[in-house]
Amino acid sequence: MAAPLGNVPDDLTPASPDKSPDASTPTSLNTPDPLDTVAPLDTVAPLNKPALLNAPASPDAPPRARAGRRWTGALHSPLGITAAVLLLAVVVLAIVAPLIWQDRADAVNSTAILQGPSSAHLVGTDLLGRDIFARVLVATRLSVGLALLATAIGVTAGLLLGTAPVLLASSTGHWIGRWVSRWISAFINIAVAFPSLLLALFFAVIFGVGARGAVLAIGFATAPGFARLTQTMAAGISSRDFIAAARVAGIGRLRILVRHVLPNIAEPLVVSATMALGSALLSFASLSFLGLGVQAPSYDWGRLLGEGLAQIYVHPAGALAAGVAVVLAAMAFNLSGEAVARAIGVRTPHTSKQTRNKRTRTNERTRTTPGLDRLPAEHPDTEDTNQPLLAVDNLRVAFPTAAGEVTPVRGVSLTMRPGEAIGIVGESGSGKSLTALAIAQLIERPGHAQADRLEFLGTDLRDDARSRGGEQLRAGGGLSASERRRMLGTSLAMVFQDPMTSLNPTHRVGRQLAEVVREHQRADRRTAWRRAVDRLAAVRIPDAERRAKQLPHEFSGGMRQRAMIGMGVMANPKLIIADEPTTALDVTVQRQVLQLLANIRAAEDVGLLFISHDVTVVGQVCDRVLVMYAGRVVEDLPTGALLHDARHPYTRALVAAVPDMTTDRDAPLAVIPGRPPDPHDLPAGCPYATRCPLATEQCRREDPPLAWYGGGRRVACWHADLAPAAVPDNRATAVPDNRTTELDHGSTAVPDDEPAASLGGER
Ligand SMILES: Nc1ncnc2c1ncn2[C@@H]1O[C@H](COP(=O)(O)OP(=O)(O)OP(=O)(O)O)[C@@H](O)[C@H]1O
Repeated sequence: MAAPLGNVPDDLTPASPDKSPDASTPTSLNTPDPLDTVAPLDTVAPLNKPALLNAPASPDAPPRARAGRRWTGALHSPLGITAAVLLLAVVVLAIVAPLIWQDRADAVNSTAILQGPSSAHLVGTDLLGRDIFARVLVATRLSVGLALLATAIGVTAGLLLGTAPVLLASSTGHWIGRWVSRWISAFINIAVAFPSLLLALFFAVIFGVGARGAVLAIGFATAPGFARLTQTMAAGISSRDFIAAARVAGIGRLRILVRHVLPNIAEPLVVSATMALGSALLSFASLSFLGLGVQAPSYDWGRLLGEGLAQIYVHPAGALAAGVAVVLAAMAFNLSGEAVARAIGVRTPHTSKQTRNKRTRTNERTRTTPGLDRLPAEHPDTEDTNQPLLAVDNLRVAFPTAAGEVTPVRGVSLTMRPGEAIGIVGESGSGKSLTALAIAQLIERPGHAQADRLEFLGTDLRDDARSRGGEQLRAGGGLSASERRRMLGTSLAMVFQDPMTSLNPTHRVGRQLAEVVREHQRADRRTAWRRAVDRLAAVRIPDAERRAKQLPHEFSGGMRQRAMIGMGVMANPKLIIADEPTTALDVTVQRQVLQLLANIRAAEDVGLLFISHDVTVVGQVCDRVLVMYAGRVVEDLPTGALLHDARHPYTRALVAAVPDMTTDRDAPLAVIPGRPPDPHDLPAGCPYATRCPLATEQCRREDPPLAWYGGGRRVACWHADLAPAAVPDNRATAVPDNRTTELDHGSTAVPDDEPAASLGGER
């Protein structure tokens, strides 16, 4: 049986607002610490809500109620009222005007030709004595209908063009996909350079004179602008951590687009579509006015404008009536777009039948459900204890530049055993994140990763392995691309730095967790949801059933990060890559997250690749530490040796630069002189030489290899023996390796009253 994930005492658990007894309890960790007396998590200032949530809403209100309030608020504003009245008028007229006034509009009266406004004819008559006002009203249906059709074509084409690069340009995609995507982007760039009316005229000539040609012309003229907007916003969203998390979870590109990207850009797209409708009305009027649109005997506002213009000096009201109609209808659509944008704010999660039935709150702690705990894992059998969990040899990550290529990761090698925790430390820009991203197959084009060996659970992850023939691939223990995706999705979890961007802001937290098992284990909705709630409880989210129905902004930062970890363990991973998971958190919450990761490791025997710039944090959770500098590993050592027995001058300087409780406060803080080299302009020899007190001519000439040193260490330094004397650490030797004192590693000493929430459940 898996050890329960119960090492975090209940008083560490952030209290939910409605659990008042917990709310007054100070947080505490397993060892006494002054930090233990800080306020509970939920007393921390609320985190940013999405800026467009206009109506104030109680955090506990169900999402549906909040959405309802936003719509009500938007509709009761002057903007909403004006938009609603105008839109209603346009819609009603489009439906009823031809039914009521068609005969009057078509009735020729040779005795009333070109009359001015009168009680019989409100805006006068035309050349055939027909009532202009009735004709304007009747023309509403055709004008609006054709504009709607053209907009629908434009929006659909724009969406397809705008999202195609997102779908096709993935680093994992085929070169044809990337090539097509580049051409589409180039086409959009050229097309948006032309005014849309000019494009419409151009297409009108191509498609021919008449209503059908005009609809197509305006539709295609609308598409590039819409495509550009979609492409820009989709690209922005695609770089967010929750998209990377979804990709790590193995969710397909189309599904990511539909479920994660489009909902997050829906609001500006809706506004833009309604604006496009207004523009289409004007464009249609223009084409018909020029004789390229609707042809006689049909008529729309553009044609009426054209007919009226000839008599504008005789009676201007007749010419202006159609113009006023165009302006009012365009205003109706534009204002409606604005009002809808305000009302939507953030797209409300749609409420499933299941959750509608479960709307009642429960404070009961979620129990693990037999059969839910361990859904069938997709990863290959890992019982072979000799097989490393992760084997990386000579990993390089490069990006093309104007001057050639830059290689920020230059030959990283590491081997991780199942259940091992390896930390990667180094200053900003040393290549830590890129190393992790390359392992998780998340390097985006035009960047590319190469390695002599990149194996996870015995599977070759390298790009060139993919392109090998099937037989060869299988012979090398390879999987097909989709098998590999599924294997990565279930066996590898990624936790990112910023918990705010790691979760999709438009989906309920529980739904996002459930998606992982829905995708990989084809679990039904109910099972997936129950497992999501179970995982949230396992990562100590209080009142998990209720919290699962909330949106990410309703969580505190620490809860969001724990929810991300919960998402990572939805599919029983074998490796968690945590890229600075605690940097954005305050120190108390940071310790909770570290404790949680330590517990998961112990309970599940999960490998952990922990990236941080903070050597002390890495020392608390890891067995081994890799120190990176300028894209290379310069030292690889056991955590126990980190504080006092590191052999690379850079590692020692990093440790010395972290003040602790024993640091002499009167002495100046230790700093590492100089700056890391620019990856675009690496010096010859050892890249640390310019900052190193031990640097010699040999260092400036030859880059030292990462060689075994003894004591289970690898060091890349010509003077490793001299480093301890040359770079003394500033820590009192009485301070023990705090790895075992600050975090309870793998202790299964769970308090008796701990609930039975566990990550693994029965095995
Ligand atoms: N897409 C990219 N294109 C070009 N260069 C990049 C790209 N991404 C990262 N780099 C460069 O690669 C180097 C290493 O970046 P990386 O993000 O791995 O550093 P890091 O050690 O994780 O730093 P930090 O701790 O600040 O996150 C940096 O110099 C960075 O500018």
